[in-house]
Amino acid sequence: MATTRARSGRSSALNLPRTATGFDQVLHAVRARPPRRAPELPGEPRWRSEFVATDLRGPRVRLQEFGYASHELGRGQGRLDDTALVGPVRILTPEGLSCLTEVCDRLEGAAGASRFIATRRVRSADLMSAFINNMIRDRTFLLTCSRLVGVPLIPHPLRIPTAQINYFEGRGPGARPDIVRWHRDGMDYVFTIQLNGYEDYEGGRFSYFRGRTDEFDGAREGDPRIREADCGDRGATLFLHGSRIFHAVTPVTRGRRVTLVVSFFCPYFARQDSNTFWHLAGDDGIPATIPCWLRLKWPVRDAAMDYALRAGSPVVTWEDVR
Ligand SMILES: O=C(O)CCC(=O)C(=O)O
Ligand SMILES: [Fe+2]
Repeated sequence: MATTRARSGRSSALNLPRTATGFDQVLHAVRARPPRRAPELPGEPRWRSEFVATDLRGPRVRLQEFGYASHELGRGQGRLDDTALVGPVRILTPEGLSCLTEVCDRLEGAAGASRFIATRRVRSADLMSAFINNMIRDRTFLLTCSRLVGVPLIPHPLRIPTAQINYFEGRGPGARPDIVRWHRDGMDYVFTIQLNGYEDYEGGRFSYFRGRTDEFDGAREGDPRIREADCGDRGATLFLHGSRIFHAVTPVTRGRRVTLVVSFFCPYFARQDSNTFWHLAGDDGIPATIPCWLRLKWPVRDAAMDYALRAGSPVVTWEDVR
């Protein structure tokens, strides 16, 4: 199957395979198994709003610096939806981070293998953990994320991809390594929280292409647009406009790396949502994707209110971001 492009002679990050598109993506959808669902975790730590760090500020890069023109971007209430990348920042306090790490470690038994994007992951982690559910639907957490990006954000109403935990284990030479293929997300607004630091593993570098997605095919070894995000600290949290930026994670060759990837949705930009049915189905299979797709595409009257209801989220409006 042509999921891997020959990239001989290219740098190690560029040598990573790329996620299937077109007909290969449909094949993935037909073969994909529905996500596993573990029973809820008894006795997990309790989420508290105080776990959200206050006064966050991080370096912000705009999509124009990736080569996008302003007229290609969304606009609402006089604001341009042009945030490409923010951070890394520390969105959780040390106590919050250690509780989240405990929860994600305990969910590892529910992880399923996939050849689509991330090799070992738990989908819909918020349906298995009250901690994660309450965290991503906490108004303080949502307002913090919204203000970092500059648009109102709620958890993505698709539900299955909304909270994903990726697991990487260095298994030594010869074993198939855990990676994330070069891909762009179906999602527009994506936060990745690192639950380990470089002291815990080797490899596992978060790489991205600082250019337009339609320029990625032209990248060659040594291309200065292939960058590594500075995600080496435990708790480092990176925002990426996932659908407009190619990114990947290099193989973990030793130790353990775990990340929580949370996908958000701007109810006011619902029409511009970048997800496609086949991208979602490539991960979760067709039957599991249909109800999610309806929840996203069913018409709404009041965007902020109706999507908050579908996402099981508090309402976040433009007023809240100001
Ligand atoms: O695990 C990471 O650091 C990134 C994962 C990612 O890009 C994804 O799951 O879409
Ligand atoms: Fe991604």
